[in-house]
Amino acid sequence: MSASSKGHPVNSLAEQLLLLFTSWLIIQFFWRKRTFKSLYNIPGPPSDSFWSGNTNQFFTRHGASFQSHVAFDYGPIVRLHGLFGRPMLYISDPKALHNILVKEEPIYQESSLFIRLNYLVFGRGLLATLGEQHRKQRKMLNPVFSVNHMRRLTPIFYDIIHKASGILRAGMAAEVSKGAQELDALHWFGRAALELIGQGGLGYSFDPLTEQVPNAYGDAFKAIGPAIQGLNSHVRLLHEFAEMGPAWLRRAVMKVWPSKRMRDAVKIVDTMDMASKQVYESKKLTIQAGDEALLQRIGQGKDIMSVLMKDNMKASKEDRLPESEIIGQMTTLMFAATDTTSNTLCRILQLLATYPDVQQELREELLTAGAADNLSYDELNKLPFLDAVCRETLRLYPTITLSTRMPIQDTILSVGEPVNGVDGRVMKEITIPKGTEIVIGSLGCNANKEMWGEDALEFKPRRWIEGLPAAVTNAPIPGVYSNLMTFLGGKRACIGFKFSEMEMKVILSVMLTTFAFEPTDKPVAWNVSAVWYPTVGTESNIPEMPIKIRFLQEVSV
Ligand code: HEM
Repeated sequence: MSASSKGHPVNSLAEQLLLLFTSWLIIQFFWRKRTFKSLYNIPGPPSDSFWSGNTNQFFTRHGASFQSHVAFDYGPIVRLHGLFGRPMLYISDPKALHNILVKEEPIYQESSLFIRLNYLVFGRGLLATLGEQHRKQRKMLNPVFSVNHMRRLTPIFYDIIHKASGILRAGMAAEVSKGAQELDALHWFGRAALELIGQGGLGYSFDPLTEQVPNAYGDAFKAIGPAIQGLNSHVRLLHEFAEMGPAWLRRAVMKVWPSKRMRDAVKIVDTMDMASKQVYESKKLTIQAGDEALLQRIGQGKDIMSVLMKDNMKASKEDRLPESEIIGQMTTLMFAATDTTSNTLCRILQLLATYPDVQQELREELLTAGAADNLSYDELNKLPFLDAVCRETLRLYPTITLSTRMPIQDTILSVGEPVNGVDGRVMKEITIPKGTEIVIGSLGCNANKEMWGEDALEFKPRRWIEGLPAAVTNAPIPGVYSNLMTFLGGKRACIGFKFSEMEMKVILSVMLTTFAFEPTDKPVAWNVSAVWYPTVGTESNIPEMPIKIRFLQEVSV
């Protein structure tokens, strides 16, 4: 039996643990108050809970409206409460974002949780490396994402999209008398996006797009996002041990981890890894057999990985990437390319169905340009309204809103628009303590009224044709893609944004010259996740996006 400082008996282990935990919390509370003192003067929403702060409002699946509230109601620098009241920042000020992602990028790094989790799931690809190793990988990969390479990939994209639209046409022809028919756009775009990155990225076919054929590799990529979602607390605990002991021991621990969800995730990761290795080995043999052999393969050796592997073989010793990192890139690319683009396409289709005048204007532009006969990459890129519809959707609905950075040292961040402190002080710079989690405010930067005008929150593709406000064009927005933060900016910006843009444009050009789209009565809800996804209603766990579709001949063009 032990005694507390006041002399009352503390008679059980549970009570002792509680005492210890309470003391730890009190120490943490005062330590945080002192360490993060500089951040408490920044305005932001009140904490929702002592334990979880605002995290259960912001990072939750149902966080869409809270994220908008944070993005638009407190100014461009917002203080949030993290776990146990630890302050976090949401930053959408363009100058501050430029400092974080470009000018002072070495200070503001991806969190170790992000890097370790990505390493465990995808291997040592771009999403799991930092500093020099990341720079070396980007240098090797940049050329295969160039415009020239995209031009070479465009015909492969058309083949795939025509196949997908062909099955839709055949399916609908059987029931054409019923008029507009409902289909799950996410299912179709998901299949198409996987096949596009499969053939264009890996030179590998997942899906013949004729009938539903099971493919464990493809299924693993579709399953990994939802599998990781919901493992947040396990992942935070595991990441503490991610580099402890030999790899075989960590693997053995994961296999007996007391959570079925976690064990399922491990199986999915194993499937992705094994299949990536197989694709890699077979590609290596083909490359060694010479160009003639490559020509016989899917994608005729034009796919990203074939080109990368050939370049890597020719590269100098310092620049060459080890095999494990090439395999890591394959898994990373497959993941990064699939849901991002298909979910954005669903958003575009939903908007086109909601705004029939925009849909019609886009269709007219496509038909006039001859899109029914496969426009080239350059021809597609010259269509102003197609471009405007894509940009406007990406502006209002960035599909990734949980990207964070963390300073590795105490630092001072200068901001464009001074921050009005809670105590009335005006701040032109903010002292940010080491380890402060910073959410990159893509939505806030893409759509705040001070920069974009009073109609900032309206879907108006024409704004891109009529000219953006000077407040936008003069702002130092660091986005890699046209004044937008959707693909981020700086050294870790999305490497695949041109691939994604082309994919969207090819799909829209084929779909809109064949079909017309209308909304359904079903309530489509958009859920926050690593990549936002649609469901029917807010409670369903099934990602889907019902939409009504009819043959174009039935509607007047
Ligand atoms: C609408 C579609 C897409 C959006 C909105 C998007 C957005 C993003 C964002 C925001 C990041 C930065 C993540 C972070 O650091 O927290 C990123 C990184 C990345 N994206 Fe995309 N992406 C899209 C499509 C694609 C496609 C099609 C590919 C590949 C073909 C791709 C490959 C990658 C890769 C490899 C990275 C990691 C880059 C690095 O760390 O150097 N993405 N993407």
